Parts: sequence; C-alpha cells; structure tokens
Amino acid sequence: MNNLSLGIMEVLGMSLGVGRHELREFFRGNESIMRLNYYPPCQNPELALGTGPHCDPTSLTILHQDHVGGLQVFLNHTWYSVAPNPNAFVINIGDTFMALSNGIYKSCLHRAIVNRERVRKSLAFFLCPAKDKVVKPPSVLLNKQNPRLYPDFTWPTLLHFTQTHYRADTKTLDAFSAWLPTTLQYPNH
Ligand SMILES: O=C(O)CCC(=O)C(=O)O
Ligand SMILES: [Fe+2]
Repeated sequence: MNNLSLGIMEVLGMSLGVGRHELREFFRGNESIMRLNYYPPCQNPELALGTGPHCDPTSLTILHQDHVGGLQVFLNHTWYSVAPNPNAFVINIGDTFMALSNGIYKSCLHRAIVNRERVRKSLAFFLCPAKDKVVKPPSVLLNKQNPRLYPDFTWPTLLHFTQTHYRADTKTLDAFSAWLPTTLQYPNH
C-alpha cells in the first residue's frame, strides 16, 4: 500500500509539473494509517449512516470496498454511489494533498451508508506526511495569479484540529487556516 501510494504521488507530481521525484521524496518516512471499517446490518438504514459526510484530512486514501457497496461521493449537490468492485481500489484526495497542490487537487466529500441485510467491510489506507514535514506547495505551483491558499503546517497539527476542534468537512482547511494563528499565540489551546 505504501509503495502504491508513493507511485500514485509520482503520477500526481508529473501531472502537476513538479516532476516525478519531489512528492515521493516529500512522503519519505510517512506516518500512514490503515483502518478497517466494519458496518453491521442496520434495521433502519434510512435513519442511520455508517460514516457521516466528511473529507479525509490525510493526503491520499486508497480504499478497498468489499462486494456489498455503501460508499457515496457528493458532486453537484447529489450523492452518487461508488459501485463496489473488490478487484479495484478507490483513490481519494485528502485535505493535506489539497494544501500541497495549492488547491489544484480537491479533497472530496464522501460518506458510507448502511443496509438492512448485509455486513459491509472496507479497508482504508491513508497516506500522511512524516510528523516534522512542513506542508507547503512546491514553488513552481505559485505565482502572482496563484498565491498561497493555505499556511504552512505539519500533519500532526491538522490531525489534532480534526480530532479535537472540528469535524472534517469541505471547509476544514479554511477553518484550520483561521485557527492556526490562534494556537501559535496560545500554544495550549
Ligand atoms: O467505508 C467506506 O467506504 C468509507 C470509509 C471512509 O470514508 C473513511 O474511512 O475515511
Ligand atoms: Fe473517508
């Protein structure tokens, strides 16, 4: 998974015009997380969600769904189901990569619904930068027309923010950018 995520970073780096090695290098020694989600059957699936709407605060998510299905993404005011395919991964951009690409790649709002009959499992690998890496876009992505959108930060600070101050949604990076200067002023915040 780690190798695959770094390979995807090479492709994303090439698509951004920053070259093949820069992002792979950035994620060297990464602090990635693997999570198994287990969704039991639910008597009232229309009243419950398996995972509520959120954007992943991490950099890149590689998600494996089993054959049951339940992942949905939000696009143009509509929730779309992502067809389950146990032979494929779903690749999701997270907020940290949105910041790293200076907003060129966008994180996407998604959720998981439950159903009445069947257990569902999904496996998610989240690529996250090493603790001390400062998240800032490569300089080739910045110019007068494309100024910095987000401040410098490190992954543990964003993780702390989303775990204790804010439920990750489409506005996480904006809320984080507003909150960050207050923590520098009051470090125990
Ligand atoms: O179970 C799923 O399909 C989605 C899970 C998810 O979004 C997450 O773990 O961040
Ligand atoms: Fe997610």
